[in-house]
Amino acid sequence: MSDLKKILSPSILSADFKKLGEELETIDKAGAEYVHVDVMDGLFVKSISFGMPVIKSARSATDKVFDVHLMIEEPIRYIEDFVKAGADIITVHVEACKDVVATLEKIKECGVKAAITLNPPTPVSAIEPYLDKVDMVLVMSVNPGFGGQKFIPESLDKVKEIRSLLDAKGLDTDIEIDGGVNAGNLASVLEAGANVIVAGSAIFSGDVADNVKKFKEIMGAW
Ligand SMILES: O=C(CO)[C@H](O)[C@H](O)COP(=O)(O)O
Ligand SMILES: [Co+2]
Repeated sequence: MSDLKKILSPSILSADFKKLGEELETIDKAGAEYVHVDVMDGLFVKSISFGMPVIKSARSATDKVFDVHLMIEEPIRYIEDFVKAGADIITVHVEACKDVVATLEKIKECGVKAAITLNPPTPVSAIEPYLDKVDMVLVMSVNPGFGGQKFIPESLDKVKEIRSLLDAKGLDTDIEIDGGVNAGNLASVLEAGANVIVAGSAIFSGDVADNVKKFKEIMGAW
């Protein structure tokens, strides 16, 4: 298991938006290191979620790292806007970029971390050319577009494959996993080599602080 820092990134897609500020303070105080922000455009994925205004107002509630997951067509068009709104990491889908290198370079030019992600049907070979250009790789363990879906177990093989590719290249790049992660499958995700954990419905249901602490406890054992 890589000795990379284990990081929890709760996805606010499943938060109670009537009290988003409170929810952010809760996950902040309970020890989450990142806030995962799922931006959906209704084109690349069926759903439309939220954009810059929500990020701007959420930014005032916490200074945790904003881990922005762009599920949008041709994201290069909006990188500057999301950086201005408060993004610290911007993840783009390899399937959504006409020019992946130009998009990743644009993110880095704007002074924030760049990450690439791939959908469950997309092979690892699709992102291999970009591994040395990113600060993080996000492995989708659900088909993007909705929170609360079931974890796709084959994603673990993808995490292992990417981790060994990174090791072979001497890169200690973070691997983030996103979709259907819960306290029950978390250990298998960590064992496969993911070190940044996105969880939405498993965190923002029931007692949020307790859920964060439970995840942190399991992550602390790795
Ligand atoms: O990118 C996403 C969906 O496209 C979400 O980040 C992901 O689904 C997290 O929510 P959950 O933990 O409930 O699956
Ligand atoms: Co996401």
